[in-house]
Amino acid sequence: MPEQNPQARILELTNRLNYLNYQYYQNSVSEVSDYEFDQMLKELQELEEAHPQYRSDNSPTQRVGGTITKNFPTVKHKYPMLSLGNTYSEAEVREFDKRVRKVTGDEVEYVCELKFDGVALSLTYTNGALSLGVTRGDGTRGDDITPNVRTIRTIPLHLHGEDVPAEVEVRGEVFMPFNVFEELNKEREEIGEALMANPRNATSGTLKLQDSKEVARRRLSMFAYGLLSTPTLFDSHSQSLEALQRWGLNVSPTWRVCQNIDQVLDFIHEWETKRFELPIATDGIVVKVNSYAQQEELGYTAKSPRWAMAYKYKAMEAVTELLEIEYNVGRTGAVTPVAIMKPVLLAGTTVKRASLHNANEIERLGLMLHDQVMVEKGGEIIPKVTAVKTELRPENAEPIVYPTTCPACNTPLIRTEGEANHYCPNEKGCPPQVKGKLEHFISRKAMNIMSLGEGKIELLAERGLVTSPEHLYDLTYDTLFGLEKVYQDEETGKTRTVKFQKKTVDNILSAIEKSKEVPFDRVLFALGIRFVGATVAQKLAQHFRNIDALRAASEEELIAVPEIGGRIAASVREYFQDLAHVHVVERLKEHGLLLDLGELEVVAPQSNKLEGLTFVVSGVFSGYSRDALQETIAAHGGKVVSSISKKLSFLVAGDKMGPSKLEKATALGVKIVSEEEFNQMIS
Ligand SMILES: NC(=O)c1ccc[n+]([C@@H]2O[C@H](COP(=O)([O-])OP(=O)(O)OC[C@H]3O[C@@H](n4cnc5c(N)ncnc54)[C@H](O)[C@@H]3O)[C@@H](O)[C@H]2O)c1
Ligand SMILES: [Zn+2]
Repeated sequence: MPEQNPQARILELTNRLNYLNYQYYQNSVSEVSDYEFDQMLKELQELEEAHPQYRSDNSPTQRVGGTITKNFPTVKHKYPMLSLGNTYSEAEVREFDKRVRKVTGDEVEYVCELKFDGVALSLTYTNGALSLGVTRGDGTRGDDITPNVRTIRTIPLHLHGEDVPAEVEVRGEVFMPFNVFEELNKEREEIGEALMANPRNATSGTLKLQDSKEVARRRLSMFAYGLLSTPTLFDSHSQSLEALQRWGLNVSPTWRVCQNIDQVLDFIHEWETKRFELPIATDGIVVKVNSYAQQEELGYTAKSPRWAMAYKYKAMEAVTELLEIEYNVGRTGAVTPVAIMKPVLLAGTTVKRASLHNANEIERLGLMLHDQVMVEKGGEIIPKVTAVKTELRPENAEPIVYPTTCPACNTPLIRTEGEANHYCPNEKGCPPQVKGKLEHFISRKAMNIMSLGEGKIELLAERGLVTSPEHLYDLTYDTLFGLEKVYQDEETGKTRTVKFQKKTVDNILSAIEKSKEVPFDRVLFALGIRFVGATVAQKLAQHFRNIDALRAASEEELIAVPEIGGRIAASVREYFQDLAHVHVVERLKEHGLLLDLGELEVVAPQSNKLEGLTFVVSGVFSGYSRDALQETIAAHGGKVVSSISKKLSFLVAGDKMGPSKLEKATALGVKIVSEEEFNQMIS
């Protein structure tokens, strides 16, 4: 890098780091690796020390990187929530020890803890009961996210013990375990949603959700690592950790008291690889001076305590050759590129495949075939390509030509504006999509016909016996019995036989029969409409109550449902505009699948003012939820139907009613009443 004028470089780094902080804390996005971020911060720190006159007031070296949001009440912290000084070098850990001993003298104990890679949280317990949960925010003020915090199971709502003080603050790290992270991402992939990049960003995004029920579903957890109270209750940090554990908080048992810096370094070495056995992400070790009296003597900088330091492990990386790109087609037709590399040893396992997410990622990396690439393993199962070693680019490097047609069926791919993925539109004829959709339909959370798993549904699809869900319900004993296929694993050469014997066939047929009892929301989820995951399906089912009402809903009406956005609405509309889908739904209905929620709950009859009248309800209402309005009609003796016909007595029209409905009702001469007029009818 050419020698740059320090003032300009300071300004450049300040702006860049402030921007990256904003992305990281506000949007839960990492544009560069933590290591790169920390190297830039270090460079800035050193430049500012050499040229203090150029340091800006908003320098990221002087402040905690986060911010508060407008979505939650703001709370001022009783004790500021600071950051930690960090290093990637053992020599600097020894220097830290020297600085400490200069102040405290040689009698100093350290506590080593794992540095959990999540989001810091402050909890206040008043008379033993959880009263407040706040994010770090800008260090001085944070977001009050108490309702979300209450859903985290490892955070007790009450503390237990004789010595729990009247008010105490607990600090801890909220995180998302790997298995939860992977499960959620799998769900997202299935419904065509963008994947979450890592468990830390997923945690931070989850804590900021407005819907606590969704937070609860994401199964976050927390480890407690700090205790604050006035007056202080104990003499040392280790005593506080013991107390936290006694009172019922979740303290990771991995902490250790060390008598000197060599023992600290032993701890660091010990966990360097052992940390990969843990079910959660960690990115280093936190070293803290144990005695509170000594901590006080050491004090704080503007941004972090002088009595603690984080040693961070560099991510496990390796350099290897990119051999080719494989393009996988998923259930929704989304095409995802996977890097196939020359096998290389990384964090104890041989790696040869790495995720590349989408075409943008290939472009961002500037990747070419036969490049030497850097692969990183952060603890997630599938490693990532993080950079290209352009200086090692071989002569035979070839540009990557992203396919324009589907690798499985040759149909030209499409890419919707604003979306990262390419899609194969050949939904009905593209083998991986057909197979993927069927697998989704029979999956546990959908129709739960798991006796067709493990290659059986694949075989039925291949033989052309089942290529769409409704075909399942035409299967008979005679068609299934005796089917057989031997599969061979391409890599290991091992063979596996899929065979339909009597018992298997009986199980399959009874599971198919039983699936007719699966409730409407799960059937809706099973249909595999893009962006309609299990939760969205539940919301739609509750709101519209039956498939015909959902099918008839306009985009405006869909968006009016709480938590249904434009993207989901458009996808639902698109699904039902395809007559082939309508046909599938009709056939499933004929086979007796539950495509409605059944009768409305019977509300005590209130009058017979609406007796003999039929109603269609459409749009959004100010005084009723849609369910409540339908129940009210029933309670007054009226009948709610789903489609507009000549015989219909009234269309009750709310806001945002679809124009097509209005048109149809007008054309057929159906009476249209407003919410107000309806209220007059029953008053
Ligand atoms: N990649 C990016 O774009 C980007 C952007 C901004 C920040 N970052 C990363 O975030 C870091 C700055 O974040 P930070 O200020 O939260 O610092 P930090 O994450 O390095 O350290 C402080 C935090 O560690 C956590 N922690 C985990 N275990 C702990 C334990 N046992 N004891 C005490 N604390 C524990 C706490 O949440 C605490 O707030 C940067 O150094 C960088 O690595 C990355
Ligand atoms: Zn295809």
